[in-house]
Amino acid sequence: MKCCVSCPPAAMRVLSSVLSPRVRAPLLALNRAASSGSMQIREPLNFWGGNRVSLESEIGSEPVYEPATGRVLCQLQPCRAAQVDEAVNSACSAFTHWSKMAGIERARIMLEAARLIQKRREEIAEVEVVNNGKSITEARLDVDSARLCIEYFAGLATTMAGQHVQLTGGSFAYTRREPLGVCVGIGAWNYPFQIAAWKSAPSLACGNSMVFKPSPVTPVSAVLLAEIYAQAGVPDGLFSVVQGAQETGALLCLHPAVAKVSFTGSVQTGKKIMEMASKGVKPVTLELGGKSPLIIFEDCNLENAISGALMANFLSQGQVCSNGTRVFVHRPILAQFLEEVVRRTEAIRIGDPLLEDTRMGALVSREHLHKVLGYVEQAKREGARVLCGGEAFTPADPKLKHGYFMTPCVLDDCTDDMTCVREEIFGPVMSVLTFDMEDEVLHRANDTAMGLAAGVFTKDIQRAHRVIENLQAGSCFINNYNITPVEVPFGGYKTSGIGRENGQVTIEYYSQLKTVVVEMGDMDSLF
Ligand SMILES: NC(=O)c1ccc[n+]([C@@H]2O[C@H](COP(=O)([O-])OP(=O)(O)OC[C@H]3O[C@@H](n4cnc5c(N)ncnc54)[C@H](O)[C@@H]3O)[C@@H](O)[C@H]2O)c1
Ligand SMILES: C[N+](C)(C)CCCC=O
Repeated sequence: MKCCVSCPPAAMRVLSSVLSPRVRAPLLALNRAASSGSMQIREPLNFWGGNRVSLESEIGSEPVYEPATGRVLCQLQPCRAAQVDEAVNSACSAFTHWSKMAGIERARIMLEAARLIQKRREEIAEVEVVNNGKSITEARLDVDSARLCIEYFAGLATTMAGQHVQLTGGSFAYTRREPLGVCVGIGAWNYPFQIAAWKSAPSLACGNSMVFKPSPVTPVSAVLLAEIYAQAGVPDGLFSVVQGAQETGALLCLHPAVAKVSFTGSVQTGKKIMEMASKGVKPVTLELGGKSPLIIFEDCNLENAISGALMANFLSQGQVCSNGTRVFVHRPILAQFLEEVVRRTEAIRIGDPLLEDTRMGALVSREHLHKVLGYVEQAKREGARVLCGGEAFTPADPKLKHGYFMTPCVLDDCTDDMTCVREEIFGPVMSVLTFDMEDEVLHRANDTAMGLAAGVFTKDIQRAHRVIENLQAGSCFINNYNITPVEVPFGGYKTSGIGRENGQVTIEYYSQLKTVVVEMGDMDSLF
Protein backbone atom coordinates (compact mmCIF):
# COMPACT_ATOMS: atom_id res chain seq x y z
CA MET A 1 0.00 0.00 0.00
CA LYS A 2 1.42 3.41 -0.94
CA CYS A 3 1.74 6.08 1.67
CA CYS A 4 -0.82 8.74 1.00
CA VAL A 5 -0.99 10.61 4.28
CA SER A 6 -0.55 13.91 2.49
CA CYS A 7 -3.60 13.39 0.24
CA PRO A 8 -5.98 16.33 0.51
CA PRO A 9 -8.75 15.42 2.96
CA ALA A 10 -11.37 16.51 0.38
CA ALA A 11 -10.30 13.63 -1.80
CA MET A 12 -11.18 11.24 1.01
CA ARG A 13 -14.53 12.56 2.18
CA VAL A 14 -15.96 10.25 4.78
CA LEU A 15 -19.53 9.13 4.54
CA SER A 16 -21.22 7.93 7.67
CA SER A 17 -22.77 4.58 7.07
CA VAL A 18 -26.53 4.41 7.39
CA LEU A 19 -26.14 1.03 9.03
CA SER A 20 -26.30 1.93 12.68
CA PRO A 21 -25.65 -1.15 14.81
CA ARG A 22 -28.14 0.04 17.40
CA VAL A 23 -31.12 -0.15 15.06
CA ARG A 24 -30.36 -3.02 12.79
CA ALA A 25 -30.52 -6.73 13.50
CA PRO A 26 -28.88 -8.97 12.59
CA LEU A 27 -25.76 -6.86 12.48
CA LEU A 28 -23.72 -8.92 10.06
CA ALA A 29 -24.05 -8.00 6.42
CA LEU A 30 -22.84 -11.12 4.77
CA ASN A 31 -24.27 -14.17 3.20
CA ARG A 32 -23.59 -17.03 5.55
CA ALA A 33 -21.38 -19.72 4.12
CA ALA A 34 -21.86 -23.43 4.50
CA SER A 35 -18.45 -24.08 3.00
CA SER A 36 -15.59 -22.02 1.66
CA GLY A 37 -16.01 -19.88 -1.44
CA SER A 38 -19.45 -18.44 -0.91
CA MET A 39 -19.28 -15.70 1.74
CA GLN A 40 -19.68 -12.14 0.47
CA ILE A 41 -18.56 -9.15 2.48
CA ARG A 42 -19.95 -5.89 1.19
CA GLU A 43 -20.26 -3.57 4.17
CA PRO A 44 -17.56 -1.08 5.14
CA LEU A 45 -14.91 -2.39 7.51
CA ASN A 46 -14.10 0.95 9.17
CA PHE A 47 -16.06 1.85 12.29
CA TRP A 48 -16.14 4.91 14.49
CA GLY A 49 -18.65 7.23 16.11
CA GLY A 50 -20.94 4.21 16.62
CA ASN A 51 -21.27 3.27 12.93
CA ARG A 52 -19.57 1.52 10.08
CA VAL A 53 -17.97 4.17 7.93
CA SER A 54 -17.56 4.03 4.18
CA LEU A 55 -14.74 6.04 2.61
CA GLU A 56 -15.84 7.63 -0.62
CA SER A 57 -12.51 7.37 -2.37
CA GLU A 58 -11.18 4.06 -3.62
CA ILE A 59 -7.62 5.41 -3.56
CA GLY A 60 -5.28 2.86 -2.04
CA SER A 61 -7.93 0.11 -1.85
CA GLU A 62 -6.40 -3.33 -1.50
CA PRO A 63 -7.94 -6.74 -2.11
CA VAL A 64 -8.56 -8.98 0.88
CA TYR A 65 -8.37 -12.72 0.20
CA GLU A 66 -10.01 -15.90 1.37
CA PRO A 67 -6.98 -18.15 2.01
CA ALA A 68 -8.83 -21.42 1.43
CA THR A 69 -9.85 -20.49 -2.12
CA GLY A 70 -7.52 -17.65 -3.12
CA ARG A 71 -10.65 -15.65 -4.03
CA VAL A 72 -10.94 -11.89 -3.38
CA LEU A 73 -13.27 -11.50 -0.41
CA CYS A 74 -13.61 -7.73 -0.37
CA GLN A 75 -11.63 -4.50 -0.76
CA LEU A 76 -9.85 -2.84 2.13
CA GLN A 77 -10.26 0.92 2.35
CA PRO A 78 -7.26 2.28 4.25
CA CYS A 79 -7.67 5.26 6.56
CA ARG A 80 -5.52 8.37 6.04
CA ALA A 81 -4.77 11.20 8.44
CA ALA A 82 -8.27 12.71 8.20
CA GLN A 83 -10.01 9.45 9.09
CA VAL A 84 -7.54 8.61 11.83
CA ASP A 85 -8.26 12.05 13.30
CA GLU A 86 -12.00 11.42 13.16
CA ALA A 87 -11.67 8.07 14.88
CA VAL A 88 -9.33 9.42 17.57
CA ASN A 89 -11.58 12.44 18.16
CA SER A 90 -14.60 10.24 18.58
CA ALA A 91 -12.58 8.04 20.98
CA CYS A 92 -11.69 11.19 22.98
CA SER A 93 -15.37 12.13 23.33
CA ALA A 94 -16.31 8.61 24.37
CA PHE A 95 -13.49 8.57 26.93
CA THR A 96 -14.89 11.67 28.67
CA HIS A 97 -18.10 9.83 29.42
CA TRP A 98 -16.84 6.25 29.91
CA SER A 99 -13.99 7.12 32.26
CA LYS A 100 -16.42 8.79 34.69
CA MET A 101 -18.67 5.75 34.96
CA ALA A 102 -18.35 3.43 37.96
CA GLY A 103 -16.51 0.20 37.28
CA ILE A 104 -19.69 -1.77 37.89
CA GLU A 105 -21.49 0.23 35.19
CA ARG A 106 -18.73 -0.47 32.70
CA ALA A 107 -18.77 -4.12 33.74
CA ARG A 108 -22.49 -4.41 33.03
CA ILE A 109 -22.01 -3.21 29.46
CA MET A 110 -18.98 -5.42 28.90
CA LEU A 111 -20.90 -8.46 30.14
CA GLU A 112 -23.64 -7.65 27.67
CA ALA A 113 -20.99 -7.54 24.92
CA ALA A 114 -19.77 -10.96 26.07
CA ARG A 115 -23.32 -12.28 25.91
CA LEU A 116 -23.70 -10.97 22.35
CA ILE A 117 -20.44 -12.63 21.35
CA GLN A 118 -21.69 -15.94 22.70
CA LYS A 119 -24.96 -15.49 20.81
CA ARG A 120 -23.10 -14.84 17.56
CA ARG A 121 -20.28 -17.31 18.20
CA GLU A 122 -20.82 -19.35 15.05
CA GLU A 123 -21.17 -16.34 12.78
CA ILE A 124 -17.99 -14.69 14.10
CA ALA A 125 -16.05 -17.96 13.88
CA GLU A 126 -17.11 -18.39 10.24
CA VAL A 127 -15.96 -14.90 9.34
CA GLU A 128 -12.63 -15.60 11.00
CA VAL A 129 -12.20 -18.84 9.06
CA VAL A 130 -13.06 -17.26 5.75
CA ASN A 131 -10.57 -14.42 6.19
CA ASN A 132 -7.80 -16.24 8.08
CA GLY A 133 -7.92 -19.82 6.80
CA LYS A 134 -7.82 -21.59 10.18
CA SER A 135 -10.22 -24.44 10.96
CA ILE A 136 -13.70 -23.69 12.27
CA THR A 137 -12.95 -25.77 15.38
CA GLU A 138 -10.05 -23.48 16.27
CA ALA A 139 -11.93 -20.32 15.31
CA ARG A 140 -14.71 -21.19 17.77
CA LEU A 141 -12.12 -21.51 20.52
CA ASP A 142 -10.70 -18.10 19.57
CA VAL A 143 -14.16 -16.55 19.86
CA ASP A 144 -14.59 -18.24 23.25
CA SER A 145 -11.26 -16.82 24.40
CA ALA A 146 -12.38 -13.35 23.29
CA ARG A 147 -15.64 -13.66 25.21
CA LEU A 148 -13.96 -15.03 28.33
CA CYS A 149 -11.45 -12.21 28.24
CA ILE A 150 -14.21 -9.60 28.16
CA GLU A 151 -16.05 -11.37 31.00
CA TYR A 152 -12.86 -11.58 33.04
CA PHE A 153 -11.97 -7.91 32.67
CA ALA A 154 -15.59 -6.90 33.28
CA GLY A 155 -15.06 -8.53 36.68
CA LEU A 156 -11.85 -6.61 37.24
CA ALA A 157 -13.43 -3.28 36.24
CA THR A 158 -14.88 -3.05 39.74
CA THR A 159 -11.52 -3.62 41.40
CA MET A 160 -9.75 -0.47 40.21
CA ALA A 161 -8.74 0.95 43.55
CA GLY A 162 -5.98 2.88 45.26
CA GLN A 163 -4.36 2.93 48.69
CA HIS A 164 -4.77 5.10 51.75
CA VAL A 165 -1.50 6.05 53.51
CA GLN A 166 -1.53 7.69 56.95
CA LEU A 167 1.02 10.54 57.32
CA THR A 168 2.17 12.60 60.28
CA GLY A 169 -0.18 14.94 62.18
CA GLY A 170 -3.36 13.40 60.78
CA SER A 171 -2.41 14.21 57.24
CA PHE A 172 -2.70 11.42 54.75
CA ALA A 173 -2.24 10.50 51.15
CA TYR A 174 -4.21 8.33 48.82
CA THR A 175 -3.65 6.89 45.40
CA ARG A 176 -6.12 6.71 42.57
CA ARG A 177 -5.81 4.22 39.73
CA GLU A 178 -6.94 6.16 36.68
CA PRO A 179 -7.35 5.33 33.00
CA LEU A 180 -4.81 6.53 30.45
CA GLY A 181 -7.11 7.99 27.79
CA VAL A 182 -7.30 6.91 24.15
CA CYS A 183 -5.38 3.66 23.67
CA VAL A 184 -4.38 2.30 20.29
CA GLY A 185 -4.45 -1.41 19.51
CA ILE A 186 -2.61 -2.78 16.49
CA GLY A 187 -3.15 -6.43 15.63
CA ALA A 188 -1.49 -9.28 13.76
CA TRP A 189 -3.32 -11.56 11.31
CA ASN A 190 -3.13 -14.88 13.14
CA TYR A 191 -5.81 -14.27 15.82
CA PRO A 192 -7.74 -11.27 14.47
CA PHE A 193 -10.86 -11.33 16.66
CA GLN A 194 -9.11 -12.66 19.75
CA ILE A 195 -6.38 -10.03 19.60
CA ALA A 196 -8.99 -7.25 19.31
CA ALA A 197 -10.69 -8.60 22.43
CA TRP A 198 -7.49 -9.23 24.41
CA LYS A 199 -6.55 -5.59 23.88
CA SER A 200 -9.92 -3.89 24.18
CA ALA A 201 -11.17 -5.78 27.26
CA PRO A 202 -8.54 -4.51 29.73
CA SER A 203 -8.49 -1.14 28.05
CA LEU A 204 -12.25 -0.60 28.38
CA ALA A 205 -12.41 -2.16 31.86
CA CYS A 206 -9.95 0.48 33.09
CA GLY A 207 -12.05 3.31 31.62
CA ASN A 208 -10.05 3.95 28.43
CA SER A 209 -11.31 4.09 24.88
CA MET A 210 -9.57 2.24 22.07
CA VAL A 211 -8.91 2.75 18.38
CA PHE A 212 -7.98 -0.61 16.90
CA LYS A 213 -6.20 -1.30 13.63
CA PRO A 214 -6.40 -4.90 12.47
CA SER A 215 -3.87 -6.39 10.09
CA PRO A 216 -4.72 -5.45 6.48
CA VAL A 217 -4.49 -9.18 5.72
CA THR A 218 -7.38 -10.03 8.08
CA PRO A 219 -9.47 -6.86 8.46
CA VAL A 220 -12.91 -8.45 8.55
CA SER A 221 -13.75 -9.59 12.08
CA ALA A 222 -12.66 -6.65 14.28
CA VAL A 223 -15.56 -4.56 13.04
CA LEU A 224 -17.93 -7.22 14.39
CA LEU A 225 -16.50 -6.60 17.83
CA ALA A 226 -17.03 -2.86 17.35
CA GLU A 227 -20.67 -3.50 16.43
CA ILE A 228 -21.14 -5.75 19.42
CA TYR A 229 -19.69 -3.23 21.87
CA ALA A 230 -21.94 -0.56 20.34
CA GLN A 231 -25.00 -2.74 20.61
CA ALA A 232 -24.08 -3.58 24.21
CA GLY A 233 -24.28 0.14 25.02
CA VAL A 234 -20.78 1.66 25.05
CA PRO A 235 -20.69 5.37 24.16
CA ASP A 236 -20.25 6.09 20.44
CA GLY A 237 -16.57 6.04 19.55
CA LEU A 238 -15.44 4.00 22.55
CA PHE A 239 -14.11 1.15 20.42
CA SER A 240 -13.31 2.14 16.85
CA VAL A 241 -11.76 0.23 13.98
CA VAL A 242 -9.57 1.94 11.42
CA GLN A 243 -8.27 -0.11 8.54
CA GLY A 244 -4.93 0.16 6.83
CA ALA A 245 -1.35 -0.99 6.85
CA GLN A 246 1.79 0.57 8.25
CA GLU A 247 0.97 4.16 7.26
CA THR A 248 -2.29 4.03 9.21
CA GLY A 249 -0.52 2.32 12.10
CA ALA A 250 2.14 5.02 12.18
CA LEU A 251 -0.49 7.78 12.17
CA LEU A 252 -2.08 6.17 15.20
CA CYS A 253 1.18 5.71 17.10
CA LEU A 254 2.24 9.30 16.48
CA HIS A 255 -1.16 10.90 17.11
CA PRO A 256 -0.82 13.47 19.91
CA ALA A 257 -4.16 12.52 21.48
CA VAL A 258 -3.18 8.86 21.83
CA ALA A 259 -1.96 7.87 25.31
CA LYS A 260 -0.78 4.27 24.78
CA VAL A 261 -0.02 1.76 22.06
CA SER A 262 -0.66 -1.94 22.46
CA PHE A 263 0.85 -3.92 19.62
CA THR A 264 0.84 -7.55 18.54
CA GLY A 265 3.09 -8.49 15.64
CA SER A 266 6.65 -9.17 14.62
CA VAL A 267 9.75 -8.16 16.57
CA GLN A 268 10.85 -6.01 13.66
CA THR A 269 7.63 -3.96 13.64
CA GLY A 270 7.54 -3.90 17.43
CA LYS A 271 10.84 -2.03 17.47
CA LYS A 272 9.38 0.61 15.12
CA ILE A 273 6.26 0.94 17.26
CA MET A 274 8.39 1.50 20.34
CA GLU A 275 10.42 4.11 18.54
CA MET A 276 7.32 6.00 17.41
CA ALA A 277 5.69 5.78 20.84
CA SER A 278 8.88 7.10 22.43
CA LYS A 279 8.42 10.40 20.59
CA GLY A 280 5.36 11.07 22.74
CA VAL A 281 6.78 9.16 25.76
CA LYS A 282 3.81 6.80 25.47
CA PRO A 283 3.77 3.43 27.21
CA VAL A 284 3.68 0.36 24.98
CA THR A 285 2.56 -3.21 25.32
CA LEU A 286 4.45 -5.34 22.82
CA GLU A 287 3.37 -8.92 22.10
CA LEU A 288 5.97 -10.06 19.59
CA GLY A 289 7.35 -13.16 17.94
CA GLY A 290 9.04 -16.22 19.36
CA LYS A 291 11.22 -19.24 18.68
CA SER A 292 10.24 -21.17 21.74
CA PRO A 293 11.79 -24.38 23.08
CA LEU A 294 9.81 -27.46 24.06
CA ILE A 295 11.90 -29.91 26.10
CA ILE A 296 10.84 -33.54 26.31
CA PHE A 297 12.60 -35.71 28.89
CA GLU A 298 12.78 -39.49 28.73
CA ASP A 299 10.66 -39.86 31.89
CA CYS A 300 7.67 -38.05 30.37
CA ASN A 301 4.29 -39.49 29.49
CA LEU A 302 5.22 -39.87 25.84
CA GLU A 303 1.69 -39.75 24.47
CA ASN A 304 1.07 -36.44 26.25
CA ALA A 305 4.44 -35.11 25.11
CA ILE A 306 3.63 -35.94 21.49
CA SER A 307 0.25 -34.24 21.85
CA GLY A 308 2.13 -31.28 23.31
CA ALA A 309 4.55 -31.17 20.39
CA LEU A 310 1.69 -31.24 17.89
CA MET A 311 -0.24 -28.52 19.75
CA ALA A 312 2.98 -26.53 20.00
CA ASN A 313 3.55 -26.59 16.25
CA PHE A 314 0.42 -27.10 14.20
CA LEU A 315 -2.32 -24.95 15.75
CA SER A 316 -3.49 -22.32 13.32
CA GLN A 317 -1.29 -23.84 10.56
CA GLY A 318 1.71 -23.17 12.78
CA GLN A 319 1.06 -19.43 12.71
CA VAL A 320 1.17 -18.97 16.47
CA CYS A 321 3.55 -16.65 18.27
CA SER A 322 4.04 -18.94 21.25
CA ASN A 323 4.68 -22.11 19.25
CA GLY A 324 7.34 -24.45 20.60
CA THR A 325 9.06 -24.91 17.28
CA ARG A 326 12.39 -26.08 18.70
CA VAL A 327 11.48 -29.51 20.05
CA PHE A 328 14.38 -30.87 22.14
CA VAL A 329 13.95 -34.63 22.64
CA HIS A 330 15.99 -36.67 25.14
CA ARG A 331 18.11 -39.07 23.10
CA PRO A 332 16.81 -42.36 24.64
CA ILE A 333 13.25 -41.68 23.43
CA LEU A 334 14.04 -40.00 20.12
CA ALA A 335 13.20 -42.91 17.79
CA GLN A 336 9.92 -43.65 19.54
CA PHE A 337 9.02 -39.95 19.59
CA LEU A 338 9.73 -39.47 15.89
CA GLU A 339 7.81 -42.52 14.79
CA GLU A 340 4.69 -41.49 16.64
CA VAL A 341 4.91 -37.76 15.91
CA VAL A 342 5.22 -38.48 12.18
CA ARG A 343 2.31 -40.92 12.27
CA ARG A 344 0.06 -38.35 13.94
CA THR A 345 1.25 -35.48 11.73
CA GLU A 346 0.51 -37.44 8.58
CA ALA A 347 -2.98 -38.12 9.90
CA ILE A 348 -3.86 -34.42 10.23
CA ARG A 349 -6.81 -33.76 7.96
CA ILE A 350 -6.10 -30.77 5.71
CA GLY A 351 -8.87 -29.15 3.71
CA ASP A 352 -11.87 -26.87 3.74
CA PRO A 353 -11.49 -25.01 7.04
CA LEU A 354 -15.25 -24.60 7.37
CA LEU A 355 -15.80 -28.35 7.58
CA GLU A 356 -16.10 -29.92 11.03
CA ASP A 357 -13.53 -32.67 10.53
CA THR A 358 -10.81 -30.43 9.06
CA ARG A 359 -7.92 -30.01 11.47
CA MET A 360 -5.65 -27.87 9.33
CA GLY A 361 -6.81 -25.13 6.99
CA ALA A 362 -4.92 -22.77 4.71
CA LEU A 363 -2.00 -20.49 5.49
CA VAL A 364 -2.91 -16.84 5.55
CA SER A 365 -1.58 -15.73 2.15
CA ARG A 366 0.18 -16.95 -0.96
CA GLU A 367 3.31 -14.94 -0.08
CA HIS A 368 3.40 -16.41 3.40
CA LEU A 369 2.94 -19.96 2.07
CA HIS A 370 5.92 -19.47 -0.24
CA LYS A 371 7.98 -18.04 2.58
CA VAL A 372 7.27 -21.08 4.77
CA LEU A 373 7.98 -23.53 1.93
CA GLY A 374 11.21 -21.60 1.32
CA TYR A 375 12.24 -22.26 4.93
CA VAL A 376 11.71 -26.01 4.39
CA GLU A 377 13.90 -25.93 1.27
CA GLN A 378 16.59 -24.02 3.13
CA ALA A 379 16.44 -26.51 6.02
CA LYS A 380 17.05 -29.34 3.55
CA ARG A 381 20.00 -27.49 2.02
CA GLU A 382 21.45 -26.96 5.51
CA GLY A 383 21.24 -30.71 6.29
CA ALA A 384 17.89 -31.23 8.01
CA ARG A 385 15.91 -34.33 7.05
CA VAL A 386 12.23 -34.00 6.15
CA LEU A 387 10.39 -36.85 7.87
CA CYS A 388 7.01 -35.77 6.52
CA GLY A 389 5.21 -32.87 4.86
CA GLY A 390 6.68 -29.54 3.91
CA GLU A 391 5.04 -29.42 0.49
CA ALA A 392 2.31 -27.36 -1.12
CA PHE A 393 -0.97 -29.25 -0.98
CA THR A 394 -4.03 -29.15 -3.25
CA PRO A 395 -7.17 -30.54 -1.63
CA ALA A 396 -9.46 -32.71 -3.77
CA ASP A 397 -12.31 -30.19 -3.63
CA PRO A 398 -11.96 -28.13 -6.87
CA LYS A 399 -13.01 -24.86 -5.22
CA LEU A 400 -9.91 -25.10 -3.01
CA LYS A 401 -7.44 -25.55 -5.85
CA HIS A 402 -6.14 -21.97 -5.54
CA GLY A 403 -5.96 -22.10 -1.72
CA TYR A 404 -2.76 -21.67 0.28
CA PHE A 405 -2.41 -25.15 1.77
CA MET A 406 0.68 -27.10 2.75
CA THR A 407 1.37 -30.38 4.50
CA PRO A 408 2.60 -30.09 8.10
CA CYS A 409 6.29 -30.82 8.29
CA VAL A 410 8.56 -32.59 10.78
CA LEU A 411 12.29 -31.92 10.39
CA ASP A 412 14.84 -34.27 11.94
CA ASP A 413 18.63 -34.00 12.24
CA CYS A 414 18.33 -30.31 13.08
CA THR A 415 21.24 -28.49 14.66
CA ASP A 416 21.24 -25.28 16.69
CA ASP A 417 22.83 -23.20 13.94
CA MET A 418 20.30 -23.99 11.19
CA THR A 419 18.03 -21.23 9.94
CA CYS A 420 14.93 -23.32 10.73
CA VAL A 421 16.08 -23.47 14.36
CA ARG A 422 17.08 -19.83 14.67
CA GLU A 423 14.31 -17.94 12.85
CA GLU A 424 10.58 -17.73 13.45
CA ILE A 425 9.06 -19.60 10.48
CA PHE A 426 5.43 -19.01 11.50
CA GLY A 427 4.17 -22.05 9.64
CA PRO A 428 3.57 -25.77 10.28
CA VAL A 429 7.22 -26.77 10.56
CA MET A 430 8.53 -28.62 13.62
CA SER A 431 12.30 -28.76 14.09
CA VAL A 432 13.40 -31.72 16.21
CA LEU A 433 16.70 -31.56 18.09
CA THR A 434 18.29 -34.14 20.39
CA PHE A 435 19.88 -33.64 23.81
CA ASP A 436 21.62 -35.70 26.50
CA MET A 437 21.91 -33.55 29.63
CA GLU A 438 19.63 -31.12 31.45
CA ASP A 439 22.28 -28.37 31.70
CA GLU A 440 23.11 -28.74 28.06
CA VAL A 441 19.49 -28.44 26.90
CA LEU A 442 18.86 -25.42 29.12
CA HIS A 443 21.82 -23.62 27.65
CA ARG A 444 20.71 -24.42 24.09
CA ALA A 445 17.06 -23.57 24.77
CA ASN A 446 18.05 -20.12 26.03
CA ASP A 447 20.39 -19.44 23.14
CA THR A 448 18.00 -17.12 21.30
CA ALA A 449 17.19 -13.43 21.39
CA MET A 450 13.51 -14.26 21.80
CA GLY A 451 11.74 -15.48 24.93
CA LEU A 452 8.02 -15.69 24.46
CA ALA A 453 7.21 -19.23 25.63
CA ALA A 454 8.76 -22.53 26.70
CA GLY A 455 7.58 -25.96 27.75
CA VAL A 456 8.79 -29.07 29.50
CA PHE A 457 7.43 -32.61 29.61
CA THR A 458 8.61 -34.76 32.53
CA LYS A 459 7.09 -36.70 35.43
CA ASP A 460 9.84 -35.48 37.78
CA ILE A 461 8.29 -32.46 39.50
CA GLN A 462 11.57 -31.16 40.84
CA ARG A 463 13.15 -31.26 37.43
CA ALA A 464 10.08 -29.63 35.90
CA HIS A 465 10.22 -26.62 38.20
CA ARG A 466 14.02 -26.40 38.08
CA VAL A 467 14.00 -26.36 34.29
CA ILE A 468 11.22 -23.79 34.10
CA GLU A 469 13.01 -21.55 36.61
CA ASN A 470 16.04 -21.53 34.35
CA LEU A 471 14.26 -20.95 31.05
CA GLN A 472 14.28 -17.37 29.81
CA ALA A 473 10.67 -17.11 28.70
CA GLY A 474 7.57 -15.26 29.87
CA SER A 475 4.90 -17.91 29.23
CA CYS A 476 5.84 -21.41 30.36
CA PHE A 477 4.08 -24.75 30.38
CA ILE A 478 4.68 -27.96 32.32
CA ASN A 479 3.20 -31.11 30.73
CA ASN A 480 1.01 -29.05 28.38
CA TYR A 481 1.52 -26.42 25.71
CA ASN A 482 -0.23 -23.42 24.14
CA ILE A 483 -3.06 -23.10 26.59
CA THR A 484 -3.74 -19.49 27.52
CA PRO A 485 -6.47 -19.10 30.15
CA VAL A 486 -7.48 -15.45 30.33
CA GLU A 487 -6.94 -15.42 34.09
CA VAL A 488 -3.16 -15.71 33.69
CA PRO A 489 -0.72 -13.21 32.19
CA PHE A 490 0.66 -13.91 28.73
CA GLY A 491 3.73 -12.27 27.22
CA GLY A 492 7.40 -12.52 26.53
CA TYR A 493 10.93 -12.00 27.84
CA LYS A 494 13.81 -10.51 25.83
CA THR A 495 12.88 -9.35 22.31
CA SER A 496 9.51 -11.15 22.50
CA GLY A 497 7.89 -8.21 24.17
CA ILE A 498 7.09 -5.79 26.92
CA GLY A 499 4.10 -5.94 29.23
CA ARG A 500 1.48 -8.66 29.51
CA GLU A 501 -1.98 -9.43 28.24
CA ASN A 502 -4.61 -11.12 30.41
CA GLY A 503 -4.44 -11.71 34.13
CA GLN A 504 -4.83 -9.12 36.88
CA VAL A 505 -1.48 -7.49 36.17
CA THR A 506 -2.77 -6.18 32.85
CA ILE A 507 -4.83 -3.60 34.73
CA GLU A 508 -1.50 -1.92 35.50
CA TYR A 509 -0.64 -1.68 31.82
CA TYR A 510 -3.87 0.15 30.99
CA SER A 511 -4.00 2.57 33.92
CA GLN A 512 -1.84 5.07 35.72
CA LEU A 513 -1.42 5.93 39.36
CA LYS A 514 -2.18 9.33 40.82
CA THR A 515 -0.89 10.18 44.29
CA VAL A 516 -2.79 12.78 46.32
CA VAL A 517 -1.22 14.23 49.48
CA VAL A 518 -3.76 15.81 51.87
CA GLU A 519 -2.58 18.29 54.53
CA MET A 520 -4.82 18.35 57.59
CA GLY A 521 -2.90 21.05 59.47
CA ASP A 522 -0.99 24.16 58.49
CA MET A 523 1.73 23.78 55.93
CA ASP A 524 5.41 24.30 56.76
CA SER A 525 7.34 26.69 54.55
CA LEU A 526 11.07 27.31 54.32
CA PHE A 527 10.40 30.71 52.81
N1 LIG B 1 3.28 -12.29 21.24
C1 LIG B 1 2.04 -12.35 20.78
O1 LIG B 1 1.08 -12.31 21.53
C2 LIG B 1 1.79 -12.46 19.30
C3 LIG B 1 0.53 -12.85 18.88
C4 LIG B 1 0.30 -12.96 17.52
C5 LIG B 1 1.31 -12.71 16.60
N2 LIG B 1 2.53 -12.35 17.03
C6 LIG B 1 3.62 -12.13 16.07
O2 LIG B 1 3.15 -11.43 14.93
C7 LIG B 1 3.90 -11.76 13.78
C8 LIG B 1 2.98 -12.09 12.63
O3 LIG B 1 2.06 -11.08 12.44
P1 LIG B 1 2.18 -9.97 11.29
O4 LIG B 1 2.89 -10.54 10.11
O5 LIG B 1 0.83 -9.39 11.13
O6 LIG B 1 3.16 -8.90 12.00
P2 LIG B 1 3.59 -7.46 11.47
O7 LIG B 1 4.57 -6.95 12.45
O8 LIG B 1 3.98 -7.52 10.05
O9 LIG B 1 2.25 -6.59 11.50
C9 LIG B 1 1.50 -6.45 12.68
C10 LIG B 1 0.65 -5.21 12.60
O10 LIG B 1 1.48 -4.07 12.56
C11 LIG B 1 1.11 -3.20 11.49
N3 LIG B 1 2.32 -2.50 11.06
C12 LIG B 1 3.30 -2.95 10.25
N4 LIG B 1 4.27 -2.03 10.14
C13 LIG B 1 3.90 -0.96 10.90
C14 LIG B 1 4.48 0.30 11.18
N5 LIG B 1 5.66 0.66 10.68
N6 LIG B 1 3.81 1.14 12.00
C15 LIG B 1 2.64 0.78 12.55
N7 LIG B 1 2.02 -0.41 12.30
C16 LIG B 1 2.65 -1.28 11.50
C17 LIG B 1 0.53 -4.16 10.47
O11 LIG B 1 -0.30 -3.48 9.55
C18 LIG B 1 -0.24 -5.11 11.36
O12 LIG B 1 -1.48 -4.57 11.74
C19 LIG B 1 4.75 -12.94 14.20
O13 LIG B 1 6.06 -12.52 14.44
C20 LIG B 1 4.10 -13.41 15.49
O14 LIG B 1 4.96 -14.10 16.34
C21 LIG B 1 2.79 -12.20 18.37
C1 LIG C 1 -4.12 -18.92 22.23
N1 LIG C 1 -2.84 -19.23 21.65
C2 LIG C 1 -2.99 -20.39 20.79
C3 LIG C 1 -1.87 -19.60 22.66
C4 LIG C 1 -2.36 -18.12 20.85
C5 LIG C 1 -1.95 -16.90 21.58
C6 LIG C 1 -1.67 -15.74 20.63
C7 LIG C 1 -0.45 -15.95 19.80
O1 LIG C 1 -0.34 -15.93 18.60
